[in-house]
Amino acid sequence: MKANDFVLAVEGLTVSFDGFKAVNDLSLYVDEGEIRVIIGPNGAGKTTVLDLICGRTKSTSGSIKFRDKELTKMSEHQIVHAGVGRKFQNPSIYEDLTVFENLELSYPKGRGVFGALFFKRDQDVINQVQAISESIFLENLLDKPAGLLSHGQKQWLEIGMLLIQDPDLLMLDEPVAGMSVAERRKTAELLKRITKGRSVVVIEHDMQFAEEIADRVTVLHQGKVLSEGSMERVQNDPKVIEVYLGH
Ligand SMILES: Nc1ncnc2c1ncn2[C@@H]1O[C@H](COP(=O)(O)OP(=O)(O)OP(=O)(O)O)[C@@H](O)[C@H]1O
Repeated sequence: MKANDFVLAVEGLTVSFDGFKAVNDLSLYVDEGEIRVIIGPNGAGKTTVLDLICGRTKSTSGSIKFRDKELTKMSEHQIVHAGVGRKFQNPSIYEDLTVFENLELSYPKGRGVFGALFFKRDQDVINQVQAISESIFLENLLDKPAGLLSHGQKQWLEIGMLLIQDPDLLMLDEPVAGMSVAERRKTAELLKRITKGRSVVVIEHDMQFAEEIADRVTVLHQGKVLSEGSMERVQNDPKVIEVYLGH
């Protein structure tokens, strides 16, 4: 297969921080509609890989192809515009605004905070907000200030704020950290549902959750791919066992 056959094709990606290679000659291919989970010990380079893909960090060398676009040459803003959405570990929602307003603000049309506040809500936006709020379990909380939501609900709202932009590739950094067991279960259901028509890359430490959602798992270690495949395959890989048991 050629790099263009994948939604995301990362090849030979390296980033050096003062000579230390946090990501070292990494190659990674993500298919259409796939949920890929990236696992690996602390410091393996997982977050740095997402930072490189979304343009927050610039690579030292290598290529990141998203469909036919070379992301290493694009700004963070251009990458979002091209259809790549990224959720960071801590929710960045507007706590004083309602759930509805947070989703409305994220509706793509390049409106800023003030534009959105004075903007006359058209039916299109209302319908979209309604549909997204249902998919993130917040349809009955649209008038609630986001600051009053539970931690898990805030995470869902942020996923919704990305979904309303309809990205082809969605990247999530530890989406269930700090969530209750019930919230984790609902998040797994949510992720499986929203993958229809898009690809998702998730960094996860919770192995049970990773197993539940992953089509394929990539194990990173020292900035390189240590193992890749089904959860069962990587869990039984002696190289992975050794790294996790720390021999
Ligand atoms: N901007 C930076 N400058 C210098 N070193 C960095 C920078 N960003 C990351 N690193 C280093 O690169 C390595 C990989 O970090 P990264 O956060 O990507 O790992 P991770 O796999 O996400 O770890 P964790 O599971 O702990 O979040 C670490 O040793 C980190 O200290």
